[in-house]
Amino acid sequence: MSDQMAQPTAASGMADPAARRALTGGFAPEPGSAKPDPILVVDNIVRQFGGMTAVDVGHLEVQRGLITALIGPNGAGKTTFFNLITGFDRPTTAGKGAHWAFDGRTLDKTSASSVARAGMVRTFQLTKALSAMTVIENMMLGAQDQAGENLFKSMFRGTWAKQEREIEAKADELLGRFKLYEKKHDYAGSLSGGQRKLLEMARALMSDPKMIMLDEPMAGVNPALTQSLLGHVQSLRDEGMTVLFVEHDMHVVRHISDWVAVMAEGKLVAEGPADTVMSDQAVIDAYLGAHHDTDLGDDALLTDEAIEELEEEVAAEREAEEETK
Ligand SMILES: Nc1ncnc2c1ncn2[C@@H]1O[C@H](COP(=O)(O)OP(=O)(O)OP(=O)(O)O)[C@@H](O)[C@H]1O
Repeated sequence: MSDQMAQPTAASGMADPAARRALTGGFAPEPGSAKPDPILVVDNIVRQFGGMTAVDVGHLEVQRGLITALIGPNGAGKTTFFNLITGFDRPTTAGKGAHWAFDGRTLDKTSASSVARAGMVRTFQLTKALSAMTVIENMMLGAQDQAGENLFKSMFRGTWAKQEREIEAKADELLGRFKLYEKKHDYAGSLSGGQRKLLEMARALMSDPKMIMLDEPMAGVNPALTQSLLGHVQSLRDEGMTVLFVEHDMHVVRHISDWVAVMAEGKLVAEGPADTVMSDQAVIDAYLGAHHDTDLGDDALLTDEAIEELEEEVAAEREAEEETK
Protein backbone atom coordinates (compact mmCIF):
# COMPACT_ATOMS: atom_id res chain seq x y z
CA MET A 1 0.00 0.00 0.00
CA SER A 2 1.47 3.36 -0.88
CA ASP A 3 1.33 5.97 1.88
CA GLN A 4 0.49 8.70 -0.54
CA MET A 5 -2.65 6.94 -1.76
CA ALA A 6 -3.84 5.70 1.61
CA GLN A 7 -5.12 9.03 2.97
CA PRO A 8 -8.91 8.62 3.15
CA THR A 9 -9.91 5.19 4.40
CA ALA A 10 -13.07 3.17 4.00
CA ALA A 11 -13.10 2.16 7.65
CA SER A 12 -15.79 4.64 8.65
CA GLY A 13 -17.68 4.50 5.36
CA MET A 14 -17.03 6.62 2.32
CA ALA A 15 -20.00 8.95 2.68
CA ASP A 16 -18.13 12.11 1.75
CA PRO A 17 -17.99 12.65 -2.04
CA ALA A 18 -14.87 14.81 -1.74
CA ALA A 19 -13.07 12.06 0.18
CA ARG A 20 -14.11 9.53 -2.47
CA ARG A 21 -12.86 11.76 -5.27
CA ALA A 22 -9.59 12.31 -3.41
CA LEU A 23 -9.23 8.55 -3.05
CA THR A 24 -10.03 7.60 -6.65
CA GLY A 25 -7.98 10.55 -7.89
CA GLY A 26 -4.96 8.56 -6.72
CA PHE A 27 -5.82 5.46 -8.79
CA ALA A 28 -4.19 5.11 -12.20
CA PRO A 29 -7.00 5.12 -14.80
CA GLU A 30 -5.80 2.00 -16.56
CA PRO A 31 -6.86 -1.66 -16.63
CA GLY A 32 -5.57 -3.63 -13.63
CA SER A 33 -4.55 -0.51 -11.71
CA ALA A 34 -3.36 -0.86 -8.10
CA LYS A 35 -5.66 0.33 -5.30
CA PRO A 36 -4.50 1.39 -1.83
CA ASP A 37 -6.84 -0.99 0.04
CA PRO A 38 -8.25 -3.60 -2.33
CA ILE A 39 -10.92 -5.88 -0.87
CA LEU A 40 -10.79 -8.12 -3.95
CA VAL A 41 -7.68 -9.00 -5.95
CA VAL A 42 -7.98 -11.22 -9.01
CA ASP A 43 -5.15 -12.72 -11.07
CA ASN A 44 -5.10 -14.79 -14.25
CA ILE A 45 -8.71 -15.87 -14.39
CA VAL A 46 -9.43 -17.46 -17.75
CA ARG A 47 -12.62 -19.30 -18.72
CA GLN A 48 -12.96 -21.03 -22.04
CA PHE A 49 -16.06 -22.67 -23.40
CA GLY A 50 -14.85 -25.04 -26.10
CA GLY A 51 -12.57 -22.92 -28.25
CA MET A 52 -14.11 -19.62 -27.13
CA THR A 53 -12.47 -17.54 -24.41
CA ALA A 54 -15.28 -15.93 -22.40
CA VAL A 55 -13.09 -14.44 -19.67
CA ASP A 56 -9.39 -13.60 -19.65
CA VAL A 57 -8.71 -11.20 -16.79
CA GLY A 58 -5.00 -10.74 -16.00
CA HIS A 59 -5.31 -8.53 -12.94
CA LEU A 60 -8.10 -6.63 -11.23
CA GLU A 61 -8.28 -4.87 -7.87
CA VAL A 62 -11.52 -3.63 -6.33
CA GLN A 63 -11.13 -0.87 -3.76
CA ARG A 64 -12.79 -1.37 -0.37
CA GLY A 65 -15.65 0.94 0.53
CA LEU A 66 -16.50 2.20 -2.96
CA ILE A 67 -19.14 1.49 -5.61
CA THR A 68 -17.40 -0.09 -8.60
CA ALA A 69 -19.34 -0.75 -11.80
CA LEU A 70 -18.37 -3.54 -14.16
CA ILE A 71 -19.58 -2.64 -17.62
CA GLY A 72 -19.08 -3.94 -21.14
CA PRO A 73 -21.08 -4.84 -24.24
CA ASN A 74 -23.25 -7.98 -24.42
CA GLY A 75 -21.17 -11.14 -24.22
CA ALA A 76 -18.14 -9.32 -22.74
CA GLY A 77 -17.89 -11.94 -19.98
CA LYS A 78 -19.23 -9.97 -17.00
CA THR A 79 -21.65 -12.60 -15.70
CA THR A 80 -19.16 -15.39 -16.30
CA PHE A 81 -16.60 -13.39 -14.32
CA PHE A 82 -19.10 -12.95 -11.45
CA ASN A 83 -19.79 -16.71 -11.52
CA LEU A 84 -16.08 -17.52 -11.41
CA ILE A 85 -15.11 -15.34 -8.48
CA THR A 86 -18.15 -16.37 -6.42
CA GLY A 87 -17.43 -20.08 -6.81
CA PHE A 88 -20.36 -20.87 -9.14
CA ASP A 89 -17.99 -21.79 -11.98
CA ARG A 90 -14.34 -22.85 -12.21
CA PRO A 91 -11.69 -21.05 -14.25
CA THR A 92 -9.97 -23.02 -17.01
CA THR A 93 -6.78 -21.80 -15.35
CA ALA A 94 -7.72 -23.32 -11.96
CA GLY A 95 -4.52 -24.75 -10.54
CA LYS A 96 -2.63 -23.14 -13.44
CA GLY A 97 -2.09 -19.62 -12.23
CA ALA A 98 -5.63 -18.45 -11.43
CA HIS A 99 -5.69 -16.78 -8.06
CA TRP A 100 -8.14 -14.53 -6.29
CA ALA A 101 -8.43 -13.28 -2.77
CA PHE A 102 -11.17 -11.50 -0.88
CA ASP A 103 -10.37 -9.45 2.20
CA GLY A 104 -6.97 -11.13 2.35
CA ARG A 105 -8.37 -14.65 2.11
CA THR A 106 -7.52 -16.88 -0.88
CA LEU A 107 -10.67 -18.18 -2.56
CA ASP A 108 -9.19 -20.25 -5.39
CA LYS A 109 -10.62 -23.60 -4.34
CA THR A 110 -13.56 -22.38 -2.35
CA SER A 111 -17.21 -23.37 -2.73
CA ALA A 112 -19.93 -20.81 -3.40
CA SER A 113 -21.20 -21.06 0.18
CA SER A 114 -17.70 -20.49 1.60
CA VAL A 115 -17.32 -17.43 -0.63
CA ALA A 116 -20.57 -16.10 0.81
CA ARG A 117 -19.38 -16.80 4.35
CA ALA A 118 -16.15 -14.94 3.59
CA GLY A 119 -18.37 -11.89 3.05
CA MET A 120 -18.68 -11.65 -0.75
CA VAL A 121 -22.36 -12.05 -1.52
CA ARG A 122 -24.19 -11.71 -4.80
CA THR A 123 -27.83 -11.13 -5.46
CA PHE A 124 -29.87 -13.63 -7.41
CA GLN A 125 -32.84 -13.05 -9.56
CA LEU A 126 -35.97 -14.53 -8.05
CA THR A 127 -36.34 -17.99 -9.53
CA LYS A 128 -39.67 -19.76 -9.93
CA ALA A 129 -39.07 -21.66 -6.69
CA LEU A 130 -38.24 -18.50 -4.73
CA SER A 131 -41.25 -16.70 -6.22
CA ALA A 132 -43.47 -19.42 -4.77
CA MET A 133 -42.15 -18.64 -1.29
CA THR A 134 -43.17 -15.71 0.87
CA VAL A 135 -41.03 -12.62 1.32
CA ILE A 136 -40.05 -13.59 4.87
CA GLU A 137 -39.22 -17.15 3.79
CA ASN A 138 -36.87 -15.70 1.18
CA MET A 139 -35.22 -13.59 3.83
CA MET A 140 -34.77 -16.55 6.19
CA LEU A 141 -33.14 -18.44 3.33
CA GLY A 142 -30.73 -15.56 2.89
CA ALA A 143 -29.52 -16.19 6.42
CA GLN A 144 -29.07 -19.91 5.79
CA ASP A 145 -25.28 -19.97 5.56
CA GLN A 146 -24.94 -17.96 8.67
CA ALA A 147 -27.35 -20.17 10.58
CA GLY A 148 -25.84 -23.33 9.08
CA GLU A 149 -22.55 -22.56 10.67
CA ASN A 150 -24.05 -22.32 14.11
CA LEU A 151 -26.81 -24.85 13.69
CA PHE A 152 -25.12 -27.68 15.53
CA LYS A 153 -24.02 -25.38 18.30
CA SER A 154 -27.45 -23.87 18.77
CA MET A 155 -29.23 -27.23 18.70
CA PHE A 156 -26.79 -28.54 21.25
CA ARG A 157 -27.40 -25.60 23.52
CA GLY A 158 -31.13 -25.59 22.91
CA THR A 159 -30.89 -22.03 21.59
CA TRP A 160 -32.19 -22.76 18.10
CA ALA A 161 -35.54 -21.03 18.64
CA LYS A 162 -33.75 -18.01 20.05
CA GLN A 163 -31.47 -17.85 17.06
CA GLU A 164 -34.43 -18.13 14.70
CA ARG A 165 -36.14 -15.25 16.51
CA GLU A 166 -33.01 -13.17 16.15
CA ILE A 167 -32.79 -13.91 12.46
CA GLU A 168 -36.44 -12.99 11.97
CA ALA A 169 -35.91 -9.74 13.87
CA LYS A 170 -33.06 -8.91 11.53
CA ALA A 171 -35.21 -9.79 8.51
CA ASP A 172 -37.99 -7.52 9.80
CA GLU A 173 -35.54 -4.67 10.21
CA LEU A 174 -34.22 -5.07 6.66
CA LEU A 175 -37.75 -5.40 5.26
CA GLY A 176 -38.59 -2.15 7.02
CA ARG A 177 -35.56 -0.44 5.58
CA PHE A 178 -36.47 -1.59 2.07
CA LYS A 179 -40.17 -0.74 2.53
CA LEU A 180 -41.22 -4.35 2.15
CA TYR A 181 -42.42 -5.01 5.69
CA GLU A 182 -46.09 -4.79 4.68
CA LYS A 183 -45.39 -7.51 2.11
CA LYS A 184 -43.74 -9.85 4.62
CA HIS A 185 -46.26 -12.67 4.19
CA ASP A 186 -46.99 -12.10 0.49
CA TYR A 187 -45.59 -14.43 -2.12
CA ALA A 188 -42.39 -13.04 -3.60
CA GLY A 189 -43.86 -13.74 -7.03
CA SER A 190 -46.58 -11.16 -6.42
CA LEU A 191 -44.09 -8.29 -6.00
CA SER A 192 -43.49 -5.67 -8.69
CA GLY A 193 -40.21 -5.67 -10.66
CA GLY A 194 -38.70 -3.00 -8.44
CA GLN A 195 -39.86 -4.66 -5.21
CA ARG A 196 -38.26 -7.91 -6.36
CA LYS A 197 -34.96 -6.11 -6.80
CA LEU A 198 -35.31 -4.68 -3.30
CA LEU A 199 -36.00 -8.16 -1.94
CA GLU A 200 -32.97 -9.58 -3.77
CA MET A 201 -30.83 -6.92 -2.14
CA ALA A 202 -32.41 -7.33 1.32
CA ARG A 203 -31.97 -11.11 1.14
CA ALA A 204 -28.27 -10.74 0.30
CA LEU A 205 -27.84 -8.44 3.30
CA MET A 206 -29.11 -11.12 5.68
CA SER A 207 -25.65 -12.65 5.75
CA ASP A 208 -23.90 -9.36 6.66
CA PRO A 209 -21.65 -9.17 3.58
CA LYS A 210 -18.55 -7.03 3.35
CA MET A 211 -19.09 -6.72 -0.38
CA ILE A 212 -22.38 -7.01 -2.21
CA MET A 213 -22.36 -7.95 -5.89
CA LEU A 214 -25.36 -6.84 -7.91
CA ASP A 215 -26.09 -8.18 -11.38
CA GLU A 216 -28.13 -5.56 -13.25
CA PRO A 217 -29.88 -4.23 -10.15
CA MET A 218 -31.98 -1.74 -12.12
CA ALA A 219 -33.16 -4.01 -14.94
CA GLY A 220 -36.93 -3.89 -15.29
CA VAL A 221 -37.39 -1.30 -12.56
CA ASN A 222 -39.70 1.67 -13.12
CA PRO A 223 -38.12 5.14 -12.89
CA ALA A 224 -39.70 5.99 -9.52
CA LEU A 225 -38.22 2.92 -7.85
CA THR A 226 -34.90 3.28 -9.66
CA GLN A 227 -34.22 6.40 -7.63
CA SER A 228 -35.03 4.60 -4.39
CA LEU A 229 -32.88 1.58 -5.35
CA LEU A 230 -29.96 3.85 -6.20
CA GLY A 231 -30.38 5.54 -2.84
CA HIS A 232 -30.21 2.18 -1.07
CA VAL A 233 -27.03 1.21 -2.94
CA GLN A 234 -25.43 4.54 -2.04
CA SER A 235 -26.45 4.17 1.63
CA LEU A 236 -24.80 0.76 1.80
CA ARG A 237 -21.58 2.29 0.50
CA ASP A 238 -21.88 5.23 2.90
CA GLU A 239 -22.16 2.77 5.78
CA GLY A 240 -18.89 1.11 4.78
CA MET A 241 -19.94 -1.71 2.45
CA THR A 242 -18.17 -2.33 -0.83
CA VAL A 243 -20.44 -2.62 -3.89
CA LEU A 244 -19.55 -4.26 -7.20
CA PHE A 245 -22.28 -4.19 -9.81
CA VAL A 246 -22.89 -5.08 -13.43
CA GLU A 247 -25.21 -2.67 -15.20
CA HIS A 248 -26.15 -1.85 -18.78
CA ASP A 249 -27.86 1.43 -18.02
CA MET A 250 -25.08 3.97 -18.41
CA HIS A 251 -27.11 6.73 -16.76
CA VAL A 252 -27.19 4.58 -13.62
CA VAL A 253 -23.47 3.83 -13.93
CA ARG A 254 -22.65 7.54 -14.22
CA HIS A 255 -24.95 8.41 -11.36
CA ILE A 256 -23.64 6.11 -8.63
CA SER A 257 -20.24 4.65 -9.55
CA ASP A 258 -17.10 5.84 -7.87
CA TRP A 259 -15.03 3.75 -10.24
CA VAL A 260 -15.75 1.83 -13.44
CA ALA A 261 -14.04 -1.26 -14.87
CA VAL A 262 -14.77 -2.15 -18.49
CA MET A 263 -14.68 -5.61 -20.04
CA ALA A 264 -14.74 -6.42 -23.74
CA GLU A 265 -14.31 -9.85 -25.30
CA GLY A 266 -13.39 -11.32 -21.91
CA LYS A 267 -10.61 -8.85 -21.13
CA LEU A 268 -10.41 -5.85 -18.86
CA VAL A 269 -9.93 -2.98 -21.34
CA ALA A 270 -10.30 0.16 -19.25
CA GLU A 271 -10.70 1.47 -15.72
CA GLY A 272 -11.40 4.91 -14.40
CA PRO A 273 -14.08 7.33 -13.21
CA ALA A 274 -17.29 7.01 -15.27
CA ASP A 275 -16.74 10.14 -17.36
CA THR A 276 -13.18 9.18 -18.21
CA VAL A 277 -13.88 5.60 -19.26
CA MET A 278 -16.93 6.51 -21.29
CA SER A 279 -14.92 8.91 -23.40
CA ASP A 280 -12.08 6.39 -23.77
CA GLN A 281 -11.74 5.47 -27.43
CA ALA A 282 -11.09 1.77 -26.60
CA VAL A 283 -14.39 1.67 -24.70
CA ILE A 284 -16.37 3.46 -27.43
CA ASP A 285 -14.84 1.09 -29.99
CA ALA A 286 -15.71 -1.95 -27.87
CA TYR A 287 -19.37 -0.88 -27.73
CA LEU A 288 -19.52 0.14 -31.38
CA GLY A 289 -17.64 -3.01 -32.41
CA ALA A 290 -20.21 -5.11 -30.63
CA HIS A 291 -22.97 -3.17 -32.47
CA HIS A 292 -24.31 -2.56 -29.04
CA ASP A 293 -27.39 -0.44 -28.69
CA THR A 294 -26.38 0.91 -25.30
CA ASP A 295 -26.71 4.61 -24.88
CA LEU A 296 -23.49 5.60 -23.17
CA GLY A 297 -25.56 8.09 -21.25
CA ASP A 298 -24.12 11.22 -22.76
CA ASP A 299 -24.61 12.37 -26.35
CA ALA A 300 -21.45 14.43 -26.06
CA LEU A 301 -19.62 11.14 -26.21
CA LEU A 302 -20.50 10.76 -29.82
CA THR A 303 -17.28 12.43 -30.81
CA ASP A 304 -16.62 13.58 -34.36
CA GLU A 305 -14.34 10.57 -34.86
CA ALA A 306 -16.98 8.15 -33.55
CA ILE A 307 -19.64 9.66 -35.83
CA GLU A 308 -17.26 9.56 -38.80
CA GLU A 309 -16.44 5.94 -38.01
CA LEU A 310 -20.13 5.08 -37.86
CA GLU A 311 -20.80 6.90 -41.14
CA GLU A 312 -17.95 5.04 -42.81
CA GLU A 313 -19.27 1.71 -41.51
CA VAL A 314 -22.79 2.49 -42.78
CA ALA A 315 -21.41 3.61 -46.18
CA ALA A 316 -19.32 0.44 -46.47
CA GLU A 317 -22.32 -1.71 -45.58
CA ARG A 318 -24.45 0.14 -48.20
CA GLU A 319 -21.76 -0.36 -50.85
CA ALA A 320 -21.55 -4.05 -50.06
CA GLU A 321 -25.35 -4.27 -50.33
CA GLU A 322 -25.33 -2.44 -53.70
CA GLU A 323 -22.70 -4.83 -55.03
CA THR A 324 -24.73 -7.90 -54.16
CA LYS A 325 -27.86 -6.49 -55.90
N1 LIG B 1 -22.18 -22.08 -20.15
C1 LIG B 1 -21.73 -21.52 -21.27
N2 LIG B 1 -21.43 -22.29 -22.34
C2 LIG B 1 -20.96 -21.74 -23.49
N3 LIG B 1 -20.74 -20.40 -23.66
C3 LIG B 1 -21.04 -19.61 -22.63
C4 LIG B 1 -21.54 -20.11 -21.38
N4 LIG B 1 -21.73 -19.05 -20.54
C5 LIG B 1 -21.37 -17.94 -21.23
N5 LIG B 1 -20.95 -18.28 -22.48
C6 LIG B 1 -20.45 -17.34 -23.50
O1 LIG B 1 -19.43 -16.58 -22.90
C7 LIG B 1 -19.47 -15.23 -23.37
C8 LIG B 1 -19.60 -14.27 -22.22
O2 LIG B 1 -20.90 -14.37 -21.69
P1 LIG B 1 -21.41 -13.56 -20.43
O3 LIG B 1 -22.83 -13.93 -20.21
O4 LIG B 1 -20.47 -13.76 -19.31
O5 LIG B 1 -21.30 -12.06 -20.94
P2 LIG B 1 -21.95 -10.73 -20.30
O6 LIG B 1 -20.92 -9.68 -20.41
O7 LIG B 1 -22.46 -11.05 -18.95
O8 LIG B 1 -23.11 -10.45 -21.31
P3 LIG B 1 -24.54 -9.73 -21.05
O9 LIG B 1 -24.22 -8.31 -20.76
O10 LIG B 1 -25.23 -9.90 -22.35
O11 LIG B 1 -25.19 -10.44 -19.91
C9 LIG B 1 -20.63 -15.15 -24.36
O12 LIG B 1 -20.14 -15.32 -25.66
C10 LIG B 1 -21.49 -16.33 -23.95
O13 LIG B 1 -22.22 -16.83 -25.06
